[in-house]
Amino acid sequence: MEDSPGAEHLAFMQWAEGAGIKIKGITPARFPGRRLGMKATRTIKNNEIMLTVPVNLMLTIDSIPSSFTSQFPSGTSIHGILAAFLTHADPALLKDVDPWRRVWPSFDEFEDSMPVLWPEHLRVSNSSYGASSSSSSSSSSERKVLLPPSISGKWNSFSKEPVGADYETRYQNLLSQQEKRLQDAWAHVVTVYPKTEWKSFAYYWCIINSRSFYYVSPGKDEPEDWNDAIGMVPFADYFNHDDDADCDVTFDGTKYTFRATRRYEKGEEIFMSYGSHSNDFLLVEYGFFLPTNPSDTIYLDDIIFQDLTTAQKKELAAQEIFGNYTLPLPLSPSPSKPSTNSKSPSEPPSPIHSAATLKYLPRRDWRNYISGRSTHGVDEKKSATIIRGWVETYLSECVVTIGIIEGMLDQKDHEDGSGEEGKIGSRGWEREKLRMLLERWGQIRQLCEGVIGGLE
Ligand SMILES: C[S@@+](CC[C@H](N)C(=O)[O-])C[C@H]1O[C@@H](n2cnc3c(N)ncnc32)[C@H](O)[C@@H]1O
Repeated sequence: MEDSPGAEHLAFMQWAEGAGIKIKGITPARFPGRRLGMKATRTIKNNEIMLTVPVNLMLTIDSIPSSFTSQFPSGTSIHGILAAFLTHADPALLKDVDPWRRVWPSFDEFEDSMPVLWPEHLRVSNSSYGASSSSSSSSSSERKVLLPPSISGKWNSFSKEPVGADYETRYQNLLSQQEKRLQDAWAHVVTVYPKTEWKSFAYYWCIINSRSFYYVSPGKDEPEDWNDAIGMVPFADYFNHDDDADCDVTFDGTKYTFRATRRYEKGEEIFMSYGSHSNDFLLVEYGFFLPTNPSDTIYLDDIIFQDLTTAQKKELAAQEIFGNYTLPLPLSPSPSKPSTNSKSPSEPPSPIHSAATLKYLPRRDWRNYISGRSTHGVDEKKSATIIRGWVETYLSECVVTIGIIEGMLDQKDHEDGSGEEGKIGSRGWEREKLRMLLERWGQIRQLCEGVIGGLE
């Protein structure tokens, strides 16, 4: 078979069907740039169920023996325990999932794609675990940042001021958040298994990070950390991500079901959605980003914070609109529909419009505005000018960083010597990563320019 996924994948599919997974009209197949994915083997009708996976085949915190889970100190993440299980469990137990494990990507594939495993100079960030931590040499502060600010938490064109208020965000400082999760899990696991090999643990941690589904133990509340609402679903982890995938995914407590929400022709790739994620989030969590992504956005938090007084930041925090300032798309002040007339009070403005109007409205008017009671004093032109200024700051960062990356690429082109091309860490590999980062920065520039054009 010309596009056969390979013997280990066919063996796993057989194992899956034998174990009770129902596979209808789909098969794993190779797709350039995405490794494996799910392909229609025939026409699939709208509404047809393509896959069901019973819960008893899932790898979750409930499916591993309590004699194993109970060894870990309280505070160990579920993610960490699952990774420890795959690293250390009795081989007899793991034998059950051997056909599944054989189809997973290799450590090299993670090292290639996941920024958390890249060489230090490519992953400069504000992580206290990484190369740019305060414990490392002073040169770290001069290091150029190549990853986008949502990922790195750093900027080349200005230095960040301390925020000056409690600030929690799921979508900023992505790399340092991820490193913290990985390092905390590691620290807990080595208290039980001191001889754990870092590479094996990090490998399984990445496997779980990139292949898990949403799962909360029956009868339990959602975990405090949403990253711990996870479980591995065999075979379903072949689905690649698209933002608006035509595949409905449900879990009813006994099985995961995947249903087509349009007709597919034979040979088409079937995607599912991992969630409405920005490209920066996808790059950190999954090691790829999409060429076209309706959920892509950037965050202006760092820029806005340095443009506000401490009192203004406190006011925003008190109103619970502190941070997560995504680009104003659509350009209207209200998050879902434009507020066309000031007589009929409308929905509250988007967070970014709330921050912009705070800069010029008297406090009382501003509070009325953000609660949707009145638009008295709101001057759309003034707001647009403020927001445009913020986006222009982001655009300057794009120009600076694109220049840095192009300079590095130029230098690489002039360095002589060859060999080891493509090998992780080699010049060829690094060139490929720099080009990939350049592509991401190009997307960010387009996002900024689109908004600036729309605000003119
Ligand atoms: C759940 S797995 C999907 C199956 C995976 N492609 C494989 O070969 O095993 C998630 C991983 O697939 C890759 N992936 C998913 N969606 C992708 C996409 N749209 N483009 C490129 N890679 C994608 C990423 O490496 C991601 O970490």
